[in-house]
Amino acid sequence: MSSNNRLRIAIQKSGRLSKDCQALLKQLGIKLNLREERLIAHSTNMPIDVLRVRDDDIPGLVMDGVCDLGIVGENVLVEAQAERAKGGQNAEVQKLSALDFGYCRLALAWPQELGPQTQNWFNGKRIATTYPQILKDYLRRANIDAKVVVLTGSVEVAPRAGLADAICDLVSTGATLEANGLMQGDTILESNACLIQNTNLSCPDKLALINKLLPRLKGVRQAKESKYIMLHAPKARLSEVCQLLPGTGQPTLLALAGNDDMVALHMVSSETLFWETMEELKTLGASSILVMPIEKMME
Ligand SMILES: Nc1ncnc2c1ncn2[C@@H]1O[C@H](COP(=O)(O)OP(=O)(O)OP(=O)(O)O)[C@@H](O)[C@H]1O
Ligand SMILES: O=P(O)(O)OC[C@H]1O[C@H](OP(=O)(O)OP(=O)(O)O)[C@H](O)[C@@H]1O
Ligand SMILES: [Mg+2]
Repeated sequence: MSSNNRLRIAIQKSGRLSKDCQALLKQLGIKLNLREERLIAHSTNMPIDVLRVRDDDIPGLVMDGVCDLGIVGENVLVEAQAERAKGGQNAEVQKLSALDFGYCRLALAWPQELGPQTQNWFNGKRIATTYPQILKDYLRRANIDAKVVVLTGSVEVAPRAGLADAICDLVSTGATLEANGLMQGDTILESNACLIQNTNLSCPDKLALINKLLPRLKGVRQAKESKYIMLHAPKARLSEVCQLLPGTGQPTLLALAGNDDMVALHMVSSETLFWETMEELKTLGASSILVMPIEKMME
């Protein structure tokens, strides 16, 4: 691959998704020379360049083919797609995978002192948001006639500042709403970070590299969800012990030196073992129960 033929991946420079994006690229085996102030980071072991930009710019960079891949919140992606479609611009991207970070929801909220409200209350009201297209789409579908006020930051202070009657903003723990005396209403969109690809990408080398990275991504996700379980179990209760273990894989059984009544059991489980299950295993006579994290997996 020539130097101008390197796979370009856009990620958020600094914000909620940056650390997770960098960690993910590292887990995929992409070594990066990241310097705080640099826009582009070149990989030292793969033909990959990482562009670090504002998250709002990522969908457009991928749609226009400036970058081949991007990691962005679905909230930003859906808003950008609606905005570009409205302007008659190309709004297509291929969504390769949802990622397990950046979970948040776009929800309506209003001053707590007003108490619970129905959808009808929003008629004639002003709603502040950074996501006007998603909000307008929701209002249209819900048949609500409200005015949308666009703010690019500090949306949560809009009602107190007299700029709006309600807001439509991102919520994760709810702490920001609480700190600003706001009550949460309907969720308009649930969002995770996701990996997107330019739909017109045709360079065989780049496509081959993506096809190498995708199984790694799957492996990283599976590894996070899986555990390696080791325990000693009485031979006589083996089938009952196995029934308690999550996952469908066959366990490995090993003899224990100097003990004919017990065997060592090893298995990869698709989920963790809860304390309750460990206590039940103990009741069946199992001992030395270990639940260990897995770093990487390949089937
Ligand atoms: N509280 C949260 N918890 C988890 N994920 C969140 C949270 N808030 C936002 N996100 C997700 O992270 C993305 C980036 O959030 P952030 O607040 O860093 O954006 P920003 O201020 O617009 O950054 P930028 O400077 O890149 O434009 C959001 O678009 C959303 O997908
Ligand atoms: O429900 P919570 O857990 O409080 O999270 C929600 C807040 O998180 C995000 O802002 P962020 O903290 O990233 O700062 P920003 O608004 O300056 O981007 C979002 O815009 C909300 O304000
Ligand atoms: Mg932004």
